[in-house]
Amino acid sequence: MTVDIAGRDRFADDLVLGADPVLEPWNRAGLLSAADLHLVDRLGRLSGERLSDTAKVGVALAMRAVRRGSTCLALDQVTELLASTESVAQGSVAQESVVDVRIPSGRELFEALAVCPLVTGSPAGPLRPLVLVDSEDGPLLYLHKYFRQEHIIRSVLDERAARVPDVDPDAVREAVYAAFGSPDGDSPDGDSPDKDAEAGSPRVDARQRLAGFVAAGRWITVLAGGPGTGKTFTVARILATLEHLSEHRLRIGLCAPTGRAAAQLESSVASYRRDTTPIRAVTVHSLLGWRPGANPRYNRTNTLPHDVVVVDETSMLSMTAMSYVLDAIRPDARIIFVGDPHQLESVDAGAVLADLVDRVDAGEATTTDAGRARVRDAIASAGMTMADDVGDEPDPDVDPDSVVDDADLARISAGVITLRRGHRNSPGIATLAAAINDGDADRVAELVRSGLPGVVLIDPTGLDPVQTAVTKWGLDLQAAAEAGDDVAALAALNRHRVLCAHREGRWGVQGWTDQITEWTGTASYLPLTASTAMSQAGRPVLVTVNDKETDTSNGDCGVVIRDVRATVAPGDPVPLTVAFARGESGVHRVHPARLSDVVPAYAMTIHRSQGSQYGAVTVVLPPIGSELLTRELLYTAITRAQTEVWIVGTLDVLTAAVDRRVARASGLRSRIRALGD
Ligand SMILES: Nc1ncnc2c1ncn2[C@@H]1O[C@H](COP(=O)(O)OP(=O)(O)OP(=O)(O)O)[C@@H](O)[C@H]1O
Repeated sequence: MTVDIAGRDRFADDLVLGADPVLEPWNRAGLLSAADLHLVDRLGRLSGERLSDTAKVGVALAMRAVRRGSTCLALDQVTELLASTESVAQGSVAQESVVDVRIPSGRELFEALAVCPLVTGSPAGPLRPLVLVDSEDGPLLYLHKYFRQEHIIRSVLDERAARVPDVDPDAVREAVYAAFGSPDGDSPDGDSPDKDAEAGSPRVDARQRLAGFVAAGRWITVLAGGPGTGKTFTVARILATLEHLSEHRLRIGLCAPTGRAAAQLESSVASYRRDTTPIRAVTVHSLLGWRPGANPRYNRTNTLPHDVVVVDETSMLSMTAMSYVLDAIRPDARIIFVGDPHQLESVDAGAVLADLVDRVDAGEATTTDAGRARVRDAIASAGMTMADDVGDEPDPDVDPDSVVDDADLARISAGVITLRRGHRNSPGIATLAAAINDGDADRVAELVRSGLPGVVLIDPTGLDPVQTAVTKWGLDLQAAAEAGDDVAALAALNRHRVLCAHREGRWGVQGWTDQITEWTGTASYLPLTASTAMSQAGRPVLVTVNDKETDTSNGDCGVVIRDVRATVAPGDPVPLTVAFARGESGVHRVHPARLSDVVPAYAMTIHRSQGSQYGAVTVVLPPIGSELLTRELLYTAITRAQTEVWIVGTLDVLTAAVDRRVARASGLRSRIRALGD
């Protein structure tokens, strides 16, 4: 493979001086980092044995795979993996600006690694830091730590799927109907449907009710769905169902990977619950007693006390966190994983939510005939219909969302239930999101060209419409903030957001932040930074750490406003405060001096925006060739918008994003077999 290194800094931090001659060209080509080379060197020394050249490449590539989010290296896919992520030189390029690296075939890698002392152990000691296994995707090479974590996940999932909670089906039906209402229209807790409608409470979808049956009948449930499909609304009712079934007061643990997601989960569950007893939600780290650099306090031998644990935003969970969660929950406690498997995955290694769903589709999840029969009963009790029982002609009386086909039945039987009906995004955005998830680039292009309501593609050379919308947003924010109207300022804050793939550069967060301050005429001679943002009313800010003192979490967005309630001496300026939204209509104010870790938030990265939604969103796509340009990034970005999305990019960039999936290798999706055992 020939790699174009013309644009690469010859003095980049990542270049290793005196590198191993086998790996040196890989490092110079930017395919392997200093960390990858360092690991090979260290492991080689520890084993006390000589590693073959091909084994060295394999070990370094395994490290690289983990750095890029995979949990293992798929040996048969190395060439595709490297070609899809790096700038491979095309056509004629000046000789000195290219590096040639020879990529060993999957077979060569396998043969070299199968006899590598780091895999087999060596006379110098039992050290076996790498594991080589066979799978349906070909041989996989793991760093031992990730192999162990995947093993924990696989064994806990299989063990929990092999047995079911001892619950009486009639009691379950009664509990589900009490929490979700029955299909014939009785509302929860026996209220009449009219009374429920009057109270403004949404009518439950049959699929949401089915989730109640599934969660009551299994130890692990995965509740999947796009934004606004009612996942949290359903979780609150699942908890009510389980409370109804339980003879004692349930100990419920609510958690999410980030502080902000946990705070949002707590407030949404509280607003949906009829029981007024609050349930606290905490971060996954805090639930597990897991401090940086140490093992979690709760684990297999010291399990969590909870009877039910709900993990929200599971797509953001790393494999390490997932293995710790599964290890720490009592075998007789229920676990409910909630999230959107199509969203961007964790910043660390693993894409566990997507894997949990994919392993069912790959026939890897354990289901039994009895389990399927029970699910068929639940489907009928929830008011849904099997596809076999519906004729070929569409029946206007049958809601298509309440029809279960064989693939859906397999997933539900394995405890994976997907809510499909969006209750928040505009239909245009939902249609586009579905086409993106299907990977149908032609349809995406056709939808965007046809002027889908709420979706506008803006060429980066003609930003006028975006400028108008964004400027209005910035000025509305400023007016409300100057007037000291916190409620209006917070409402304005969520009306728009600019989301970028990259942090730096003209088309990144920094470039757009500068652009917006210029458009709104609020740019000063100082660039907009954390500290200058805090000294100007109307600036949106994003908190970047969890801080108990100020009761703010990493990811919280607030707005700097005039504190018109403060007492000031005549002639003195009205001081500033930062307002944060809390729950449906609450406001939390913090003095700017108490917030040390914040950044300006007119624009933010798409990664950061996960779990949030805004009225309108401007999505700035990265150029073709950017490693970040993927289907998951595009889906995550556009579904942050409730009513309007402006996509800044060309049709070519848009379709390139749809065509490229995040490639994360993992052994969770297919059965694996250890070699040599
Ligand atoms: N069956 C339903 N009919 C009508 N509205 C519903 C229904 N279920 C939920 N909703 C409403 O849809 C909105 C979104 O619900 P919810 O917050 O539970 O979604 P979610 O999937 O958890 O969203 P996200 O995770 O993206 O925040 C809420 O206003 C909720 O009241």
